[in-house]
Amino acid sequence: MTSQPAATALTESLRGGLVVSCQPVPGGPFDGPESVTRFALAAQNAGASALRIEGAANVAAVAAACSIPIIGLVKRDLAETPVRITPWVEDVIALAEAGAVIVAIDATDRPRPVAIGTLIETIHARGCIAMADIANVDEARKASALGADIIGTTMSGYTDVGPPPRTPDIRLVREAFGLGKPVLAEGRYNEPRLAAAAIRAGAIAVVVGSAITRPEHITQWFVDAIAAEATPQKPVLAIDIGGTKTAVALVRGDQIIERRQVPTRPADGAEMWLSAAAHAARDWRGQYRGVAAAVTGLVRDGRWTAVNPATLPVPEDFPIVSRLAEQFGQPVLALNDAQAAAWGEYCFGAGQGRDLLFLTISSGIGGGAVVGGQLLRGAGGLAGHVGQIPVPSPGNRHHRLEDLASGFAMAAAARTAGQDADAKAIFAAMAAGETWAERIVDAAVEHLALALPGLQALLDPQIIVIGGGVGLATGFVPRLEAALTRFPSALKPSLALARLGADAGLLGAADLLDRRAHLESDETAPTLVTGAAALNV
Ligand SMILES: CC(=O)N[C@H](C=O)[C@@H](O)[C@H](O)[C@H](O)COP(=O)(O)O
Repeated sequence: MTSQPAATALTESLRGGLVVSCQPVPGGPFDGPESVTRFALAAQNAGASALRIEGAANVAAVAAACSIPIIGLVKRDLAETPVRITPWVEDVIALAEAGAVIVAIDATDRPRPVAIGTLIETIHARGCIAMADIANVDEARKASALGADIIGTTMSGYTDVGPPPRTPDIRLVREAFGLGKPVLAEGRYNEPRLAAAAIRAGAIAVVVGSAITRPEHITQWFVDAIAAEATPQKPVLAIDIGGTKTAVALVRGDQIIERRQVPTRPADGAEMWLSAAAHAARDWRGQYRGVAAAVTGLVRDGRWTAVNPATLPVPEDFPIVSRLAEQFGQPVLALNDAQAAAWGEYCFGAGQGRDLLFLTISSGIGGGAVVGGQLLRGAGGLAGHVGQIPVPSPGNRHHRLEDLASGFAMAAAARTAGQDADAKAIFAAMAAGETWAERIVDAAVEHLALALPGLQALLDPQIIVIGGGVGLATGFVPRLEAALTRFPSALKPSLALARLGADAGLLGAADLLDRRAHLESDETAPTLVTGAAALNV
């Protein structure tokens, strides 16, 4: 019998290494001891620290050819039990005799012919190390109490009905690591970065099978990925709820397939705003695969709150994500409209992949930033709310940038000047040579010009994209550029006009929903949306 120190030393020899499971597809062209041995030798030559081999005959063949440790198992398809991996005492004995130094057994909580404790005792009596293949942390705890030396996450995803997930169960690695026993991460580690993530989660080593020794599976992954890309997906239903209008659209990639618009009636309240959107999209039911909402105000942890209730009186912490999920019965994402528009301009508009700060200057002022290819949402969803920046003003009252430089601010300034004109009329008057209108536009431009160098210094974006009805009005950006000439060149932003107009938020939100779907089950992917609100939109 292997002494405890020898068993510990052997287990330790696995630390930080790769275990290659050489289990060809049964009945496939690689099935049989000769191919298994070739796979094993190739793995050993390339630096594997151990092998996982199924069947006593294969174990014997590999043991004769390779010098690295073998984890042995026997797979049986039995009528009376769902347990497949090493169900019998005889299997343990045959594996030990064939040269396995570690014997893996199914240690899931399911009906079985032989008790887990009995199998572990037999493994130990034969001088081997017991590896318990489990599907959850409770099973890991029980197997550990019964004397298992190594925990394997092998069975996660294979004990429930339905197809197994695509990605490995890294959370289980982390949980099992907390029990203090060595953990071998196993099951669907199909990419090196996933294996690396398992090590970060506390695994002593990672077992990789299909991605190295099942060409049929690897072929299928490529076939499926190519086919999925070649077949057009259902569109996303994008919803943009602004202070005056609500737009709904079917979006695929950078294309708006169909778009409708209804007024937002501020007095109706949040439930009705959502119902109005659902009503506008009612005959698209069944045609989309998710709902992406871009809304004025702050979205934090799936809850919606007004930043400036004058734009839209959103109640505090309205559960927008869960309410939309109930309305539409689809996966939902929601975020601030200007953040969504920033992402839209970054992907498909003026940004085209360049880091940017986006400013929408219309009735209010909103914004969003993409830095290092990531949309900044911030810890609470506030990142990019440029219109909320406090601005010094006469009398030292609390003023925000949007109180002084937005379309509403310009209309208010016009009233003070004795003119009844909204932003559109002010620009028309300026074009007609009215000096009162020019003064109002220049005052708004001046407030923005004072804010932009500070934002440039903070984020250093490649461009600042200006959008919104006021931002895109004739003469606005040239005047802004002129007002910026007095600043040092390092602080002077490079300005660009937004290209997607009113569709930026719809396109950006729809794209984010798609990206989240890719990331959701993948703990290792870089966070698309930074801050504590990551992906929780
Ligand atoms: C669930 C089950 O029966 N797993 C088996 C256990 O030995 C093998 O079929 C897997 O190939 C092995 O776990 C490695 O996993 P992957 O091939 O995903 O890298």
